[in-house]
Amino acid sequence: MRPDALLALEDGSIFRGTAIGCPGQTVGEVVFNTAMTGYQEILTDPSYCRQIVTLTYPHIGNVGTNREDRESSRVHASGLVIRDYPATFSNWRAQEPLDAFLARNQVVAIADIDTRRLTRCLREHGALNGCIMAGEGIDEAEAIAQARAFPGLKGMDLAQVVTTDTLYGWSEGSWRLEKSDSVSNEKAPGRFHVVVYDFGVKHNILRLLVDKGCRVTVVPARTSADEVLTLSPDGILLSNGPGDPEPCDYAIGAIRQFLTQSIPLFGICLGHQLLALASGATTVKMKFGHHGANHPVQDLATGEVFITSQNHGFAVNENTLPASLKPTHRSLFDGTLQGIQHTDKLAFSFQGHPEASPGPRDITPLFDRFIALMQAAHT
Ligand SMILES: NC(=O)CC[C@H](N)C(=O)O
Repeated sequence: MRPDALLALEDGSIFRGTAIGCPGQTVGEVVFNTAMTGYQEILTDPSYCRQIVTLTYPHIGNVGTNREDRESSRVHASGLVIRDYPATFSNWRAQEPLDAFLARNQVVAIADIDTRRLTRCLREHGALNGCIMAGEGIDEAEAIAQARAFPGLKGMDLAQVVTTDTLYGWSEGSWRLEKSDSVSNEKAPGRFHVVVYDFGVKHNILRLLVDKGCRVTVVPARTSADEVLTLSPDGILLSNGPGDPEPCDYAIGAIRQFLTQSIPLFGICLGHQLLALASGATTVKMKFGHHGANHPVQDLATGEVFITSQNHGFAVNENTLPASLKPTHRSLFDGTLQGIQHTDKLAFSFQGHPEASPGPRDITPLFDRFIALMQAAHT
């Protein structure tokens, strides 16, 4: 028998279930993710810092966990909420069951709750803060009070919290690389030097850059533009990351400086929002955001639709785009802006996740576009 656990939301809703991770309590913004696979990638994605994730797919844990599927060196989600934890797990790559993985990473998690009811609650009310209590001494009133005490993600700069302390080089390519993939593994490694701003970077972004023949240097979020320029990058990648983009003034300032040079810039998710802010647009907090692996996004130039992986709670307000920024992609779920491109600079960005992990790889060719920009900058 697993110990009791409960999830309380700031609106007073209570969900009772059983504990599957570490005993204790945790608070955060509760978000639902609709992906059917990829729970380990989701838990280790730094963009989930201070968020409690509930997965709408009902059976979570079936394939265990392994060393390859993590997107960073540790779990960043503040907690996990699921419907059914299976009695056993099975996969040729599995090394550890999910409950042991959660306990080892000190993640408070709850199973056996009605995740449909919870998801409907979040869809109706929008993002809600919550508290999970697991094991000894759980107390409904205290859990509601803890949920209400969480200040929410608006105004929270979390890129600084999850970023690397020091600069490092990255040389690992994608282990998932298949012969049919159109990546340029044969090209000389190090053809382009890409400096990646780590606002909470996922490993698969770094792996895909290596697959494309790039030499990769990762720098802390607060690295100044001048310091980055001394590294002589051929291109700069602005990574994904947690929290509100608006308070990240150090990054916005650095990007403004890069925009005065003719250096290729590629922003992903938080990086996309930061590029927009640096260019004069504004961002907004969405009602419940996009978290899933099957979101249709349209390329506005070609009409082509891509099925994409998404994980964001803020968005760039399309009405505020300056004349120098052209919208390139839009979500077919809610019409929100998904991509932008500078009309007179070598800079573009995407709100979803071209690196997938988890999710479909439809939009991975955006990495080729970045390579093409670096090529163009050289000629
Ligand atoms: N995955 C991301 O980079 C998320 C960006 C930002 N924290 C948001 O929630 O919108």
